[in-house]
Amino acid sequence: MSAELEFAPSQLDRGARVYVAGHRGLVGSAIWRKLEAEGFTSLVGRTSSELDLRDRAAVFEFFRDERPEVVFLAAAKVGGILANNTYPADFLSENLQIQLNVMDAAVEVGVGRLLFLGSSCIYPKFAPQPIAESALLNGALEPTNDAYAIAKIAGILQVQAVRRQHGLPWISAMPTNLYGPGDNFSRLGSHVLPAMIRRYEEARLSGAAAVTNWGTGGPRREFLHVDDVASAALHLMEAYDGAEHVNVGTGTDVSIKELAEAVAAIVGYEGATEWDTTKPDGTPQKLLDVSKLKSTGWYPAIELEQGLKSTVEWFRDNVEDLRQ
Ligand SMILES: NC(=O)C1=CN([C@@H]2O[C@H](COP(=O)(O)OP(=O)(O)OC[C@H]3O[C@@H](n4cnc5c(N)ncnc54)[C@H](OP(=O)(O)O)[C@@H]3O)[C@@H](O)[C@H]2O)C=CC1
Ligand SMILES: C[C@H]1O[C@H](OP(=O)(O)OP(=O)(O)OC[C@H]2O[C@@H](n3cnc4c(=O)[nH]c(N)nc43)[C@H](O)[C@@H]2O)[C@@H](O)[C@@H](O)C1=O
Repeated sequence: MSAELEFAPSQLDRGARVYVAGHRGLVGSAIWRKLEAEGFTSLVGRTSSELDLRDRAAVFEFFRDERPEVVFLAAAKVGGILANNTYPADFLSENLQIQLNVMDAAVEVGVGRLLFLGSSCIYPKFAPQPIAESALLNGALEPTNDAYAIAKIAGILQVQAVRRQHGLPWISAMPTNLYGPGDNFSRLGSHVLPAMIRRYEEARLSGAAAVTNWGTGGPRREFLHVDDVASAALHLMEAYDGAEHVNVGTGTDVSIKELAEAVAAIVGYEGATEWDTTKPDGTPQKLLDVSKLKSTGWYPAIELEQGLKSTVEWFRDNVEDLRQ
């Protein structure tokens, strides 16, 4: 019998040394908040300036010194459709380096539980909807994010290889498009939801007659609040042990046009919306099949409208020094 079949997922020890890689990012900071709220007492985090995860020697030294027992791997080079399309070499190379270094060092010190976070962009561009985990590698990728997707697919394979070769019960989760407090609200590098919050809020404040979003507005996306993904991440670490990755989403999607209408209404912008069709649409639809996640007993708690309202409030209260 393989070691992985002997592992029974169970509640993590609240005193375990837990390393959250990327603990200041959108997802990592939400995981950190969740772990603190759940009573974890020995959390470890490093900013990228304290520990550049592309620096292999430094990563090994960190793991040898800190000896984490649990790792949430939420550090990555992340961006929206334009950033992915413009800098594919960086997205491929930096993500491969970060993943390889963290997971290789985690093998060396025998990290008992590790969660690797990928993204729903790993699936084929024209995958049947909703997209089941089994759709992986069954078709060509969306060209605007193929480099990032290949790096994330390599991460899934690394987790599976470590399970087979070393018997460590590591797992992978593939979240859908995420949003919430702490997001990247930059004009060119961000995902659609923070981009729209910023754009409609600026238009409301300046009294602009129209705002212009990217693409046709036709693509459909599924949005999950980051506090929900943090809750799912801890849940999976305590309830799931399998080689196959697990989709994390809501099971509901909206068109980008519908999203724009919702953001404009919540922000209170009453002008017109136009579409710049010279910008890419990307994948026509990304809606995850979340039946596997639900079978483990986890469901999202934050409705999109509620999450949008609180994120707009967070933006108004917190974002002054916007990343350009
Ligand atoms: N945002 C989304 O919509 C989605 C995200 N995901 C996944 O969630 C994970 C986290 O994404 P998200 O939180 O949105 O991204 P963010 O950009 O908000 O955060 C990324 C984090 O990674 C850290 N990081 C990046 N490069 C390095 C490096 N070279 N060395 C050390 N740390 C580094 C950053 O550290 P610092 O702040 O210190 O610079 C930052 O904290 C990723 O794996 C992503 O694929 C999956 C689906 C959707
Ligand atoms: C999470 C995911 O994120 C990326 O993929 P994406 O799902 O296409 O995400 P996006 O949020 O950037 O765009 C969604 C849709 O929205 C439209 N859109 C309109 N106006 C703006 C806008 O102003 N900014 C952006 N970014 N998009 C806009 C845009 O044209 C597209 O049709 C990948 O990098 C991929 O790597 C990945 O993992």
